[in-house]
Order: sequence, then C-alpha cells, then structure tokens
Amino acid sequence: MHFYKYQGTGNDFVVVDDRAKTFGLDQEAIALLCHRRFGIGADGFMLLQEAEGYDFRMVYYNSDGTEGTMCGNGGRCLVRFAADLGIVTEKAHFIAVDGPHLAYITPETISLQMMDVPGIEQHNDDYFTNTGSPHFVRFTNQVQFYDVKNTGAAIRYSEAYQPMNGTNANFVEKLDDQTLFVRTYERGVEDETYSCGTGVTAAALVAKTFKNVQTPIKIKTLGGELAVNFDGDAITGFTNIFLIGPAKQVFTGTIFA
Ligand SMILES: N[C@H](CCC[C@H](N)C(=O)O)C(=O)O
Repeated sequence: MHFYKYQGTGNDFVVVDDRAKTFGLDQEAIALLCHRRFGIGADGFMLLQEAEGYDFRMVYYNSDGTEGTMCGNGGRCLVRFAADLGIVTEKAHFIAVDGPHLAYITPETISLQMMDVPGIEQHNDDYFTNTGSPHFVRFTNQVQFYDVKNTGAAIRYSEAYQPMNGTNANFVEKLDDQTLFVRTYERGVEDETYSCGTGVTAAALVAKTFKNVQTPIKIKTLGGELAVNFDGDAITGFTNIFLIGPAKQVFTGTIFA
C-alpha cells in the first residue's frame, strides 16, 4: 500500500489517497501502521476520499485504530495533502466527522476553520469544551514540569468522562496576555503528543474567557507554534474559529499491508 507521512507541529499522521475507495484495513491493521516499532509510526491515520459537494472527505483514526472524532492538526495536514495532490490550491472546502470545514492555504501555513463552539463548562478550577473532540483544560504554572502522561490518563479514564468515551486533557500555562504553552494527553494515542489542534483551540477559548488572554492567541507546543483566532464568547457562542500553523509532507513510501 502506498502511503504518505505528514506532520503539523509534531502531531504526525499516516495518510492514504483513497479516492478509488479501495482501502479495507481493520482496526488492528491501522494500529500496526501507526506503531512506531512494528509499523510506520504516527499519532493518527487518515484517508482522503471523494465527497459530493466538497473538495474531499477526511476520515480520521486514532493511533490505536479506533475511528476518532475531529483532529485539528490532522485536518490541516490533509488540506496540505490535497494541495500536494493538486485537488485544491488556495482554499479547501471539505467534510469531516464534525461537519464541513474551510481552509486557507499558503506555502508556510494551513489555516483551518474549526466548528463553532457553543460554550465552556466550568468544573471548579478546571474547564471542559468540545471543539470537534472533547477537551478537558487545566491551567497550571511551570507546565514544562507537569506530569502530563499520568495526570492526563487519570482524567481521561475518570468516571465523569466515560459517557463520552473519555476525554483529551490539556495542561496550559499563560506565558503573557497573548501567549499560551499547551501540553496535551491524547485519547486514542493514550500518551502525550507533541501538539493537538483541537486541544490548543479549546485552551485558547478558555484562556480568552477566563484568563484575560487576547486574540489572536499564540500557542507554544512541544512540536512548534500554532495560532488561534476567533469571534464571539462563551455566552453567545464562539464563531469563525481558525487554527493556524505549518503542515508538511515528511516522506512517502510503500508498506506491506
Ligand atoms: N490530535 C488531534 C485530536 C485528536 C483527538 C482524538 N485523540 C480524540 O479525541 O479522539 C488534533 O490535532 O486535534
């Protein structure tokens, strides 16, 4: 099978052109493709398929092979893939699991419109919102020393989040009035990843609402820098949410699968 490898701020994906609709691997086989020792290695797996009325369809799987909810960095990488294939040039309109998305393409960045977000839940000092995927958000000092993996796993598997099959968990430090540092434990990868697009989007919405951070918000992740811009607020709802940053093809090859 021919595949492509993409990354967006270190969130990495195996991508397959499935316009011919021939892909037929099951959960176990997808997990193997994503395995960093037995396979290619990736945080997620994506198919680009044809979709009537859109430039393409995004189908996203977590690295454990389960079909995921929306992935922001994956969406940005798939837009870059569509541009590399010549399907789109400056702008893309595609359909994903959480609905339609618009994206703007430049050589340096992919700017992806995320779904509108109606509001934010507050649980004591923590927050929860859904930006296409479910995200727990906690602010902390010195996030570089935070135990993201163990604390993230405890939250992800906690009783409160089981009705939605668990949650992703973000640990956020406000660096200044326009800048955050975000680290994310990702459900479906079951580990910290270098960056999570829907996660930094959630962190940005919470930071503007509760921590006096101003848009456009710059976000530092372990894998590089993203920006999030949006209109609205937690009462009327957030609209025109854009996740902005680099997305690159790393390599392409053939795997025996
Ligand atoms: N890395 C992704 C999020 C994946 C979400 C996934 N872990 C789930 O909740 O099913 C992103 O850039 O938005």
